[in-house]
Amino acid sequence: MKAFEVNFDGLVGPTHNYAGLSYGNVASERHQNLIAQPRTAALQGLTKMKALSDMGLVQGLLPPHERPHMPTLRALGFTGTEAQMLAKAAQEAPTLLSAVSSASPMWTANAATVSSSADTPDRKVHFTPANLNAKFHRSIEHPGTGRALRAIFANEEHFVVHNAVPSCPHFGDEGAANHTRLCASYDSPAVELYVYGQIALNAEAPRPMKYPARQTLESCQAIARLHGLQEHQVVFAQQNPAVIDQGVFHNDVIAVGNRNVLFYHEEAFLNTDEVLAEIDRKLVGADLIPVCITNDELSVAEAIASYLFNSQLISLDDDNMALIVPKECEDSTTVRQLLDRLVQDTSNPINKVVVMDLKQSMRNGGGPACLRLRVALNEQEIQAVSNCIITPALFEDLTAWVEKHYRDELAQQDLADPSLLNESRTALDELTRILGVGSIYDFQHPGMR
Ligand SMILES: NCCC[C@H](NC(=O)CCC(=O)O)C(=O)O
Repeated sequence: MKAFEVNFDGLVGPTHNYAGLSYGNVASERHQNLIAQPRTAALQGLTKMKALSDMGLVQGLLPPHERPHMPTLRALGFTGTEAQMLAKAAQEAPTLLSAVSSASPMWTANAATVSSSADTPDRKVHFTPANLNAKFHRSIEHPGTGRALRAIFANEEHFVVHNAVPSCPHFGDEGAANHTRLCASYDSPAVELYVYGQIALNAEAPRPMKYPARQTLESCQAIARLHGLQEHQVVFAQQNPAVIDQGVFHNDVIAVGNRNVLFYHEEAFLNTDEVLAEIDRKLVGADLIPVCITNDELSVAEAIASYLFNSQLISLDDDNMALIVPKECEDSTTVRQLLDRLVQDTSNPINKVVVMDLKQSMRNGGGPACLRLRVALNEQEIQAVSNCIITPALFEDLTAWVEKHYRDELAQQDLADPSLLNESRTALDELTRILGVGSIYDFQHPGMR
């Protein structure tokens, strides 16, 4: 049955801010304390969704999480009225308040790992929410992500949503940002490429020296097991520790794949030749087309600054692919020239470049690819998705909703403002009705606040 790649973008939440929470993610550190523009951020994200939908792709979205997350503040010992809790947190532990207020669920490439029904033994689509335990602000996402996925992929005939793997450093998991399905076409069985930063249970194995490796081999193996994948369907590859130490905190900052094309920087992996040979050997019905960018063409530092590899690589039809690149790629002459060469080169199917302005998200280290979760679905499965698929009407509704509820600007000190909490709840309550996802938020259940 014909299948499509559906992108589920994270709708940017009303508390989008710059808190510098992600050590090892250079953009997040660099932009700490900048004034954020939540409304612009959300509209930039919606514009990308609309652009892909207009290009003929099926486009979905995942709702923001409730932030600030008051149950987490309560679990950390803050008491009293909500206004008192916010004031106390702002005074005693401002970093914690920033963490429970982060709009980080917008980066849905970290929401979950997805195996399509063409890959799994029960012919269902499997999702494992990422525990994201490398960063506190992200480690609180997976329960909300699981709830949203269960509301959207509710049909149990087609979808299985697992719980996150155990939330401890041994099983650090950052989801689809470190996972690529390589396949002849979306409906054919894939080789699932899992990229890890370290082997947690082997102290002798290579690992970065400066910045944390967020993904472990152990979590990759656990997810492949949960999804019922066999050895011939998976490749586990180690990310080059040297690039993690330069700021490549997820593999999707230095590589992107689509169907049988893998576009990557030569420094991306350890043992690259073996990795490529294994993918090629396991890929059924097509040859792998590796598109390698060398150090001479683009340094790792320039790759990080432009976020070239954090592009979305999408199929326009069976023979043609487009790269959806962030605007920062246009600012670099080197990257512009590289893209021109890439598009002209007939040995790969990439022949179109679309530029998107995602500056608000980019300043926190989130480019086009970070903002989307890819879910390959066949026609029947698309019919079974309960809600959250972009139509022109939904796009209009969401744009009006953002215009109505979001602030123009948000600074760190605004996070303690009780009216921000109320505004966010009002907005999200209305959103659940627009999307028809039911009461997925804690604040919608008396007693769970
Ligand atoms: N895939 C892109 C993820 C970006 C995300 N940034 C952040 O959480 C920064 C938030 C802040 O610093 O306010 C991260 O590093 O996980």
